[in-house]
Amino acid sequence: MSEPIRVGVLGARGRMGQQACRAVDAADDLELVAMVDAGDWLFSVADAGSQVLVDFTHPDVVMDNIRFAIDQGIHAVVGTTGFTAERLDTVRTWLADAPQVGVLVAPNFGIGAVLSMRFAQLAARFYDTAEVIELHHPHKADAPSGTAVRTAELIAAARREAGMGAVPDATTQARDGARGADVDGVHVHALRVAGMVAHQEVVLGAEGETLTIRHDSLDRVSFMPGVLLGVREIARRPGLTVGLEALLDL
Ligand SMILES: NC(=O)C1=CN([C@@H]2O[C@H](COP(=O)(O)OP(=O)(O)OC[C@H]3O[C@@H](n4cnc5c(N)ncnc54)[C@H](O)[C@@H]3O)[C@@H](O)[C@H]2O)C=CC1
Ligand SMILES: O=C(O)C1=N[C@H](C(=O)O)C[C@H](O)C1
Repeated sequence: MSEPIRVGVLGARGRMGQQACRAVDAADDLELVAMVDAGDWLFSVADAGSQVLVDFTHPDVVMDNIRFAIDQGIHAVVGTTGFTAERLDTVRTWLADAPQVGVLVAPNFGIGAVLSMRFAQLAARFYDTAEVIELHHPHKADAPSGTAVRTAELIAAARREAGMGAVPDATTQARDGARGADVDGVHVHALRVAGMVAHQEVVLGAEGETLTIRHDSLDRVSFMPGVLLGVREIARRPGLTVGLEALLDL
């Protein structure tokens, strides 16, 4: 058997980081060599000889962490949200100077969530209207969720490719926020509900019918097969990969 892949986890004491540490530790082909959280010495990831860094931290710090990984020649599997087109371009620029390094940025590592985004993308051109509702635990820092933003962007792109115009909406009077956030012309609504983990509905509508695509992560273990797939694959994918779907051949 070949040597195990040496993995460092950033955000190791957080909700996702703890799960990621457990999952890496339990995998025979991976070795957990560094667990780093806020206030810890970041360079211990490099000192421990990490080949892949897993990041579940916070949108405010994730760019610094990616920069660090690239500078150290460590591949990165990033689940932290808050990515914009500008941020992704910045990562591409950094990677241009380290062509051997791979960075995977995935707003959602849940297989079902990735499939549901793909289903929404496929369905979008057949429906006049499409809105996204995401529901999460109340400790979540960002809204709308990274998954919801990506879903809305995929729907908007599919509508554009199909030559569809703006989503019809006759609302002229609304209280602030009543129609949610506008992401590329698609309305996205964020609920924060105690007891929930991570859930999303895409509601599409046409004359006489609606289609609802719903996914529920009931436990954070649901994200781990995707995280481990990313860890195992990233060294074979130099440059920036966005979305787990690229590794699932969807
Ligand atoms: N891509 C995916 O499938 C998923 C992504 N997420 C995203 O992952 C991120 C973290 O989510 P949670 O684990 O729920 O948050 P959390 O708040 O439970 O954990 C974040 C951890 O990062 C630590 N941290 C903050 N700054 C740090 C730094 N500079 N270096 C190292 N550690 C640092 C915090 O102390 C905390 O322990 C969020 O952006 C969330 O949206 C969450 C679930 C699934
Ligand atoms: O913070 C979370 O919990 C989650 N964050 C990701 C997101 O913002 O899309 C993925 C999943 O929804 C859980």
